Amino acid sequence: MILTVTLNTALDITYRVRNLTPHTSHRVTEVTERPGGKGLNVARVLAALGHEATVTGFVGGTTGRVLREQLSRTTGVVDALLPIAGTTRRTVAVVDATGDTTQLNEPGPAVTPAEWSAFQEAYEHLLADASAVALCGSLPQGVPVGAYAGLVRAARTANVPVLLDTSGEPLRRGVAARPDVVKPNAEELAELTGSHEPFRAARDARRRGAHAVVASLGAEGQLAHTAEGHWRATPPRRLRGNPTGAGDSAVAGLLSGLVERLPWPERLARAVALSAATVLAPVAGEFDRAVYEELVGQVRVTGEASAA
Ligand SMILES: O=P(O)(O)OC[C@@]1(O)O[C@H](CO)[C@@H](O)[C@@H]1O
Repeated sequence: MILTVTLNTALDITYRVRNLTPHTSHRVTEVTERPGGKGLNVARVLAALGHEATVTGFVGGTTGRVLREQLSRTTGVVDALLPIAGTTRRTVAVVDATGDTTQLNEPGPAVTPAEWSAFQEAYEHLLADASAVALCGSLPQGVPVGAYAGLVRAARTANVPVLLDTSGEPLRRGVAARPDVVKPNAEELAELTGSHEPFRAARDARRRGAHAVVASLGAEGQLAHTAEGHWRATPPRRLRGNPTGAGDSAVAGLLSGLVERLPWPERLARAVALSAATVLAPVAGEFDRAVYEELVGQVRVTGEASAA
């Protein structure tokens, strides 16, 4: 199975409104509620691609109960979440008629030292059955800032390829622990390296420890800097919609491509097509399959393999 870690799970609420105007009140035209947090979205997309996915992280309180109940109805995703005393957060995405999205993310529960050590033990057991692992999203309060660095090291010790998708100081420390892949967006990459030129910044992130860097460049696609070469993948057309979860679908594309041993250009094409197809789906963790299948063969990948 492919393991995804979401330490700060969330019940994702999506509100549709006609227009979003700050400092005014709004009538919501549609509400959806889904189990969320980045790794849960990654797992749903992996399952839809035919991979067995197991999710772990923390869950608790009333929102946690709703999240688990909905997750149990998701085919292909195994729930290995750890119950805690705190309450799982909610996130709210407000989507207007043009698809523009405003995101409000609660900070999440406080995790106790005992809960954090129980998680680390459970994670090491799960790694024994994993073909790859993704570490995704923000950290809840109480989890140390170097948490991902430790989880990367444990995956490397267990010989399980590890992808890291986070930001800020947890990303900086995680990169230094030498993950197989990091997937920052352009802003996160610039914050990590100080460079606003994505290719140079990706090269710098590799020097800091990541074996491969895949930077998402929004509607412009993705860029990969790896030991095997460097490539740029561009979608055939710009799609407008709700971008929440597009990065998570890219992670699912990269991870599935890794375990299927696809060459990098094919992995990137899959990741870019899945991201684009997610923008057209109403909520994170879902994608429009017909659009994905149409786009995957049309993604333009340029670049070159390194000399052997
Ligand atoms: O606060 P984080 O952990 O960085 O991100 C959480 C989140 O906004 O990311 C997903 C979309 O990528 C949503 O499902 C989720 O609620």
